[in-house]
Amino acid sequence: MRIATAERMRELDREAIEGEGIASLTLMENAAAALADRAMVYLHKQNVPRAVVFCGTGNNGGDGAAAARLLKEAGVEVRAVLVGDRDNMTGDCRAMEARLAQAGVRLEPFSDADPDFAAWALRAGVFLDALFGIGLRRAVEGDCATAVHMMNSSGIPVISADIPSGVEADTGRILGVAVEAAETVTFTYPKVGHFVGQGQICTGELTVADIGIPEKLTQVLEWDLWSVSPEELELPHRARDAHKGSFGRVCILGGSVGYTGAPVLSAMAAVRSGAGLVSLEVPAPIWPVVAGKLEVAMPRPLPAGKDGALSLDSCEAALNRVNSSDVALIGPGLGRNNSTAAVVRHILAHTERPLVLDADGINALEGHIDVLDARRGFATVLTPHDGEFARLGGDLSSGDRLGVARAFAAEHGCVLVLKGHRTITAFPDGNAYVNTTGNPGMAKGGSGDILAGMIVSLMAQGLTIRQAVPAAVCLHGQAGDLAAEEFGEYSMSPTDLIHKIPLTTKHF
Ligand SMILES: NC(=O)C1=CN([C@@H]2O[C@H](COP(=O)(O)OP(=O)(O)OC[C@H]3O[C@@H](n4cnc5c(N)ncnc54)[C@H](O)[C@@H]3O)[C@@H](O)[C@H]2O)[C@@H](O)CC1
Ligand SMILES: [K+]
Repeated sequence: MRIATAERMRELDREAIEGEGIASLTLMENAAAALADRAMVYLHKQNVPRAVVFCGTGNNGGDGAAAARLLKEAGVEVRAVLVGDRDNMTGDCRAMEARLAQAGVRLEPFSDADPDFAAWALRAGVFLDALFGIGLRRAVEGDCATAVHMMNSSGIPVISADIPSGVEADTGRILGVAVEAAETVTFTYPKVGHFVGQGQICTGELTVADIGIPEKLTQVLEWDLWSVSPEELELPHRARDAHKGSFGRVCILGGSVGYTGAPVLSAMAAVRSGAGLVSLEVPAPIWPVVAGKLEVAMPRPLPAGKDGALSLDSCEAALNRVNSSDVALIGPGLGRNNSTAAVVRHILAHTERPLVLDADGINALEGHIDVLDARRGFATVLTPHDGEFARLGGDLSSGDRLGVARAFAAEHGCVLVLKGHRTITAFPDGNAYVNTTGNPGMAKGGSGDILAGMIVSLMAQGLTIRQAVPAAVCLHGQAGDLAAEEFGEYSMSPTDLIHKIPLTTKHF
């Protein structure tokens, strides 16, 4: 699904209003109708016909005032409060206040709300949060923060208009404090803040309402940001006369003494995700262990040092094996010793094959980012978690994960899969995908090895890198969700996740 920025939404609203002659109050009425519809669902569910609407002074507040009127007209007991300085009210917000007054409801100033307001409000069936929408510019403080705290501590479900107030639309950061909504009704397109960072958690259920922006305005737009969910994925059919060579040769370079599980998980995931041939290149000392664990892929030994990790002697053999595959994954369980890291960098510098780097494959670039930069033009996918990303110089302290991921991918000419809650896949040309599947039960050692195996597997099967990487991330999360459904988030294991991969792919 397309994800919009605040600027994109303003452009679209402006074009609809100025170019197409649609009244801004009509858009606002449509937005309010969607909000009121959802509010009625909550009121019916709880059988409490009372609502409180918290309005800001901008157009988000206008949505709220209009929704308050619609609820009143539907027979709901409504009180609406204006939080903020009345002098700052936008024209449309004032117009909706006037319509609300005509329906017999006063927009009460929140700052001097009568003492029994809180007691009255706490018996409501739903709160509407219309303090700030995409116009939020600075930290929420004062009365606005008080109103947010009141909503959050009430135990009453909150429906946010457009975006939870306090969430920055373009980043998902919380500015000061933010409403923790049960549901958010957004307009036309979802925003970055609904998917990324804390904003996603504050959003609750997300409903996207059509408020009457003409389709011809949206059809022509170039887009660079999407959310990815399982129902949107397409994997190619497997031709009836196909053979194993039709589905790619994957080479996985990983493992060291002490880390025999990681490369095995990657290899099993790669097989489960459809790759035709999977070979697993491991240091010789662990080869017998890996060969014992793995029937579905081909483990092959490489020269190792005394410590049981790849030695410099393995450079040429490892490079040859990468070069004789279609795509290679480098890193799971490789270990962080100097000679292994040097082998990794040797391969990066000498192969034109598409590569996926995970774990110690990424760590080998610490202090050597120039080796990555030199591969510009060849496909390189990096799958760091925050710690590995920091080792590459990635700085997430701003809280803008999407912005930082995009900047890194563009600067280093790579595909960056920034793992975490709502994994982001950023391409060097600025296009980016935000994943919507997955759960905290996947926050366990081994999940990343599986993801890397799924990515390399889909890349080997003839999908474009643009199709393969976001799809693998999404299927991985979906398999995790299925594992959590069956075993729970505490007990599900990475192997359970691998066993769920077939359920995510069998309908393709
Ligand atoms: N015609 C349109 O443009 C439409 C707008 N709609 C609604 O309008 C919203 C955008 O409206 P606005 O651009 O007026 O902005 P908002 O209503 O989001 O409010 C921002 C207002 O508050 C001020 N402000 C920002 N941060 C603040 C803070 N931390 N503390 C105190 N004041 C702060 C801003 O200066 C601005 O005046 C959308 O999110 C959506 O809900 C919808 O009605 C659909 C149509
Ligand atoms: K809001």
